[in-house]
Amino acid sequence: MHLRLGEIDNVIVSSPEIAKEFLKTHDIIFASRPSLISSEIGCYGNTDIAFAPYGNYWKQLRKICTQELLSTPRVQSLRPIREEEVTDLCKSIAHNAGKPINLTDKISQVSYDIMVRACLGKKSDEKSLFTKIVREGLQNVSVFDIADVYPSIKLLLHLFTDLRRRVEKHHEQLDTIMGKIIDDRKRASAVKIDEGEKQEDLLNVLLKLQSGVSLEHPLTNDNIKAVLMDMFGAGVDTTTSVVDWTMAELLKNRIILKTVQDELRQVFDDKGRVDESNFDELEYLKLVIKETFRFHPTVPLLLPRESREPCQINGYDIPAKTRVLVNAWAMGRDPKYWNDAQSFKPERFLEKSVDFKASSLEYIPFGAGRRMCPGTIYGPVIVEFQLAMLLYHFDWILPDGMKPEDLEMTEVFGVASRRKQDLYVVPIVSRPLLV
Ligand code: HEM
Repeated sequence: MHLRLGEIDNVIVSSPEIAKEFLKTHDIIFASRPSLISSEIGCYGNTDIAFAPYGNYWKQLRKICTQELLSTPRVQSLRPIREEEVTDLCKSIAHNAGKPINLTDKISQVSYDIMVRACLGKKSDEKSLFTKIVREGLQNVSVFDIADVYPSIKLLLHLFTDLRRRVEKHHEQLDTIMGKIIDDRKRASAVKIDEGEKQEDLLNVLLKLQSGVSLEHPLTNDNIKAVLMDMFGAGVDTTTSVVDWTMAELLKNRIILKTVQDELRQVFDDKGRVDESNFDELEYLKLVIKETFRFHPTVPLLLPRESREPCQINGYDIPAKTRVLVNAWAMGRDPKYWNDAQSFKPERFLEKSVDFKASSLEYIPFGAGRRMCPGTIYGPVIVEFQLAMLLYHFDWILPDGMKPEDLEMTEVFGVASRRKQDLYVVPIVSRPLLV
């Protein structure tokens, strides 16, 4: 579908066949991103991974991301952080057992805590403030800015809205805190692991690259800040959304909830605790997570692409600078590809083998092609661990006699899709925490 919004041509792709043309066959032409007001300001002039234009600088960052920051060994090395943070979450839930809790808020907070420690090291008041400001700031990114579709008069339009001012204010606050954290770390020696943490955080990895190897594009402090901002921007709301949607679907579908809890308890009852080393045995939980990615894709329109040169797709001329939005949500519910597409049915993946690597274009929760998500190892591990802990240790009931069919499943639009209402639920301890 072609849509002219303001001065910008947009193409919205909703079929896997056409998505293949954009994201596979002609991927190199659509491997750039449009520059948006929020990304220009918040991502240091689009020098992050997610919004950098396609080219050598982006290739360098992407390589650092896949080989250093989000590789399998790195994700493994960050395991103690997620274990400690999710254990703390479960302790606080156990403390409130029998009473309704806002589970959405707790999941969101733990996702931030995991990412702040992974990126910046041990917790501190300064980092709590940083988390608070990032949380507020990400809401601005989700807001549509009219100036993004009228670039020729954006300065004039910004006289009438305060979005730009708000984004700038948040950016300045974050920049100051990150600048101070980087300076402190450099003073304390860039190669020393943050005191109190057993594993190396991502800031340290980036500082070592900055001072050590010779890179085609030497990394400035602002480049490092931009990359770290991506880890928060792309890694926190996404994982929160998946855990939240999964819990909501399980509360609605009690038989699926029981099946997944039976599996977890069968695998972990001998140890009395959840252990990532046994995650290969969690076949049903993996099916449930896959189904959440299909039914509630976290980034429903992926991130926008922009054509770098004119081209022809399916007989249509696509001019340069056309924005492309790929509707992963619609493709995940296309009845041509999915039986009973409007139902939450994890078992469908027993017969249909799909992966997170976009081998089938009707299932692309992490995007496809050159710009696909580099967090396909880290994201699912965080999600799986949180869900395994919440579902192993606790039984869950809806508050105030609420019935599963009353549970509100409306979505709100944002970078990451989320449920309109926070999930309130009553935890009952089933398997006490051993620590
Ligand atoms: C369950 C979790 C996640 C989901 C569903 C998800 C999904 C996505 C999607 C759909 C895109 C756009 C891909 C495209 O345009 O084709 C993306 C991009 C990206 N994601 Fe993720 N993501 C998740 C977790 C993470 C995590 C944990 C990180 C890092 C800590 C991360 C970092 C990024 C980055 C840096 C990009 C931009 C890539 C580029 O433009 O080259 N994501 N993600």
